[in-house]
Amino acid sequence: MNIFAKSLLSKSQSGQRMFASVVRNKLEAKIVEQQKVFSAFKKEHGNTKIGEITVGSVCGGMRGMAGILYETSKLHPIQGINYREKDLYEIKEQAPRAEGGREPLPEGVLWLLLTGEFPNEQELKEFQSELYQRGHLSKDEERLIQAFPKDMHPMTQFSMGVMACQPNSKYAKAYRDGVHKSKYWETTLEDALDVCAKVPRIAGLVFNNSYGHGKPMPDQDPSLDYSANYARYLGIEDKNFSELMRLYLVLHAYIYFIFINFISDHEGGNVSAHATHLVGSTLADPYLSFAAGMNGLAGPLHGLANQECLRFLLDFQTKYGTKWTEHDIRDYVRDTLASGKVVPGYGHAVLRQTDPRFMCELEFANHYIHDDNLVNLVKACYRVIPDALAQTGKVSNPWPNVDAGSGALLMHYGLNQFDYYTVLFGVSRALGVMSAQVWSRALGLPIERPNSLTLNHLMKKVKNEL
Ligand SMILES: CC(=O)SCCNC(=O)CCNC(=O)[C@H](O)C(C)(C)COP(=O)(O)OP(=O)(O)OC[C@H]1O[C@@H](n2cnc3c(N)ncnc32)[C@H](O)[C@@H]1OP(=O)(O)O
Ligand SMILES: O=C([O-])CC(=O)C(=O)O
Repeated sequence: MNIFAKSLLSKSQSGQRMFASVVRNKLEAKIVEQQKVFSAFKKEHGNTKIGEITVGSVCGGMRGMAGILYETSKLHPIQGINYREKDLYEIKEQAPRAEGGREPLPEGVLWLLLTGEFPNEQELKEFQSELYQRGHLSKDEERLIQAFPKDMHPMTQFSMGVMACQPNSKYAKAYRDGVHKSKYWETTLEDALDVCAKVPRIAGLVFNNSYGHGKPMPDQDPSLDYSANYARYLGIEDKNFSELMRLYLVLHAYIYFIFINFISDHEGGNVSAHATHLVGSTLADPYLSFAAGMNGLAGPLHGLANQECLRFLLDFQTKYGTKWTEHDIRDYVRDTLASGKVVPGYGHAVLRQTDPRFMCELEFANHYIHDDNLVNLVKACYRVIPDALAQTGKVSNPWPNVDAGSGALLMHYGLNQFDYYTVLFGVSRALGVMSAQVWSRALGLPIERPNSLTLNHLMKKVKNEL
């Protein structure tokens, strides 16, 4: 593939350098249509009830409460995630792929999340070229990221790296210049595409900073696509690893989608999407919003669980060696629970079945990886842990989530710096949450501001005293 780009740069009326985005026209027509649908629907059904709020929801992290309008994906408790009404298997089957590759291209998935359709061949080619151009960081931005302390957690560096690029927000400038609110989505799209294009480079710089031992950072290679360039920044040129990265980015957006492709989006209620959405609702620009989402992703019950999960597996191997048995796994889980810790990679706030993203990881492993003790341990855990968790009688969903398998796959390909894994997730998640932000501004969604209650108020409400 040759994605040498013709220059897409032009100047906007306000003098900013803007791209004539390939996806913009397609999106504009859809936005105009959806704005009409949305406004008529709101008018007709503004007072229609769709559920009830219980004390359990208020005290239980709003579990089960639908309260966010989020356009790009929807999670089903049993079937898992749908991007624009397509499940992961349909995405895997229908998405454009690299020549000779099996996994979806993140660029195609990003286009799907934004527009609801996959790009045709020509659109994809131009979009890849556009993202390539948008993916450059200035020397100052690169220098700033390279100056972060090497022992700072990679997720802290990643979030700060995104913030280092924020002064170039086109949305923030347009807002300062007084742009009309009906046009917010246009510069939000500009920034959203810039963020998606830049995050592999930011994440690559973080990797190089933390683990590069002073090696020079490779430049973007115009002959490579999004995932392959990212894999190159990580110093991994194995062809199958680029395949894995593609998959990961689409899942965590996700590799991370399965990896790149399937972790990209997981409806709007998960912490990273919701934090991005919440901050965006103040009309903060996409860089500020995305960094907020990444700070949420860095929590151990959310994105950091993949690093925690690998630690769990490696600690197990330290204790039991490589000749472990399923009985050892049962004991280890029992000890983990008894010490008041969660078993990372298992459970979910919405899913009530094995996460299909985990199934994609398993399929990937079955196809590409043979005789890897750690991967075999992941498979054995899947046979043992759900029962062990179910026996506690309190875990709503004892099945594995996406984080249960990702670390072992990455480790297999030599990416053993597991403090870094959540950064991969973040690269992937950009595709989903940034696409959603374009739609939030296009639909003119208001600032989020739910009510809160003190325990005293809640008790009075239950007694009808308030
Ligand atoms: C990409 C992602 O973010 S996927 C999720 C990644 N996170 C993890 O894998 C961490 C391990 N899992 C968990 O902590 C939880 O299952 C969560 C955070 C994902 C979901 O939380 P909830 O919706 O509150 O789960 P649930 O309703 O099952 O919780 C009920 C009880 O079971 C416990 N529980 C749930 N999952 C687990 C687990 N994997 N190991 C041990 N206990 C668990 C909860 O801690 C809670 O205990 P408590 O009543 O003593 O406080
Ligand atoms: O949906 C959730 O709460 C967590 C999750 O799996 C994700 O964000 O990918």
